[in-house]
Amino acid sequence: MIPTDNNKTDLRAAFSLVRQRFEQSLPARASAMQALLQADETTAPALNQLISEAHKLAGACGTFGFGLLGSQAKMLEQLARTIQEKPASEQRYALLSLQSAVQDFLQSVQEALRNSSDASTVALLQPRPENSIWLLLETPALIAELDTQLRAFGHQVLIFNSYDSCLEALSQQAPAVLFTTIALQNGQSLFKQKLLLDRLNQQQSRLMLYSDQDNFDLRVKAAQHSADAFFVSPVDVPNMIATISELLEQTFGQHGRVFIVDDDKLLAEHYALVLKAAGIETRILQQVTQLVHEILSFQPDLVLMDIYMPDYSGTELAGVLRQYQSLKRLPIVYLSSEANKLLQMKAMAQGADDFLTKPISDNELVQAVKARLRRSQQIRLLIEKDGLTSLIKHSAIKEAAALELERATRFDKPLSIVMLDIDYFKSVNDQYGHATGDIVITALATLLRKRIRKTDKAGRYGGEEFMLVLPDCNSLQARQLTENILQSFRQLQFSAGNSAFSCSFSAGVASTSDSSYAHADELIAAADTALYQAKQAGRNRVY
Ligand SMILES: Nc1nc2c(ncn2[C@@H]2O[C@H](COP(=O)(O)OP(=O)(O)OP(=O)(O)O)[C@@H](O)[C@H]2O)c(=O)[nH]1
Repeated sequence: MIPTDNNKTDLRAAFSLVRQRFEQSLPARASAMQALLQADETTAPALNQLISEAHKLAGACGTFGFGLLGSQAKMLEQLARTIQEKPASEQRYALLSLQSAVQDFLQSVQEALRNSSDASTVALLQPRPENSIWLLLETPALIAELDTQLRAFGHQVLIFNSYDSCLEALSQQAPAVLFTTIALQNGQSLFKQKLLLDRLNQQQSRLMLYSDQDNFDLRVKAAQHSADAFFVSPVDVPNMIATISELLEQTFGQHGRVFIVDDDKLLAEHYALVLKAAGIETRILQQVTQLVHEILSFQPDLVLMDIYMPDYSGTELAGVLRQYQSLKRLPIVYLSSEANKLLQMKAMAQGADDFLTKPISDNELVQAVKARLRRSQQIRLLIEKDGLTSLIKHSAIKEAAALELERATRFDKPLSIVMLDIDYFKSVNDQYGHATGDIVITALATLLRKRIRKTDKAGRYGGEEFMLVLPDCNSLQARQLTENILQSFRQLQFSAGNSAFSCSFSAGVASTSDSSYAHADELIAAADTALYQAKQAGRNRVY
């Protein structure tokens, strides 16, 4: 969720609090390093502990705006590592220089705290309704059709007739998607509207373009402004609606969920706040032995993982996650102050996808995480999504059912599966043609996507057969939801030539709230049997 004015204040206060706690912890952390060196004989474990603490400070100080302290801590770490590699007979003298470097660090900490000012670098965004779509088009028939269809799918639509009026509205609020023509009849070009394009970009609104012409130059310009779609007239309205729905989903996804694993709690809290301010949901690992449990319950899109932690290393934890079938494809990004490229590559070879180096500025962190979220979504889309409907494909929805059954059993929550099949679909194809049949399939897919919760899954199981996976939902609730979707689907009017028609579907529900199922296949088979019974009983109903 994008922060509203109220929770913006809360977020700022939370940022300040974490920073204050970090500042307060600094003198004690520096003194603890000093204490490690004060015994007559500095032992190998003490040196190790000092290296680990200096390493953590090197990563954290920069993040909280103490860049110089961060560099100093990095030097301490390097110096201690050099000493560690020396034979014992040569360590004594070198330790004196480490002692004095730690003493300098302590003094620098005190000086830095005297001059500290709390300046958060995170830009907090304006609130924005996630289903708002602005249309800036000049073809009345297209505007009317898009307006009706988008509203039927529950979107808020605002219509503009000039770039100026759109820019003015942007000073109040931004849309989730702007669908705009790239050239107006009065000769104005969208690509000259710098202020408008900058504001949209700042607010992370998605841009869909409409053009009378198609040429390479225009497409390059569209790409320069990160347009998400480029439609050339005449347009296929259902396809356009499906693209808009998909974009809105991706906007949600782009915000995504990030799971943070870092033994430095204050740093982890700071990252969480930075990402939250950018609309990304986060959770910090509470108990390392519960890693898999916590990840399965949060369902992150990405894991940010520290590498050097006291009990287990990041690479070991990544290895554990990769042992679970359902977590094999979860992107893991290491976030570590390890600057050695060779060690970074070695760590990556052990099950991670990317490497970010600490200290990282707030903005860099947000940009890097967003880019990786977007990329992993795009890949998932290519692998899992059906081309016509953009719902997930047969194998992916079956995988989702298996994962959710695993989760439901673990957390003792109900899970329902719904199988739906459009009634007499063969005769729709026969009477109105295959292309019209495709429009009906796309419309039902869009409806399913709109009506389910973020944690639910909808898939295209076969030609005109769909499957819903509904976690934390009993059979009664699943039946009610499917009834409501059926009612809306029946009300959709399709046109083919001069005739209009509507369709219905039959559905079967199976739920762990009614019987226990050991395997997802059994649950799917039960839903399939219920669907068959609904067809037998006359169709247009939910069983
Ligand atoms: N247009 C279109 N048709 C498809 C697609 N996939 C499957 N079909 C058609 O969907 C029809 C399914 O017909 P049937 O399985 O006989 O069932 P039905 O006519 O829907 O009748 P009931 O399910 O018994 O109500 C077949 O004619 C398939 O060719 C698709 O992607 N697009």
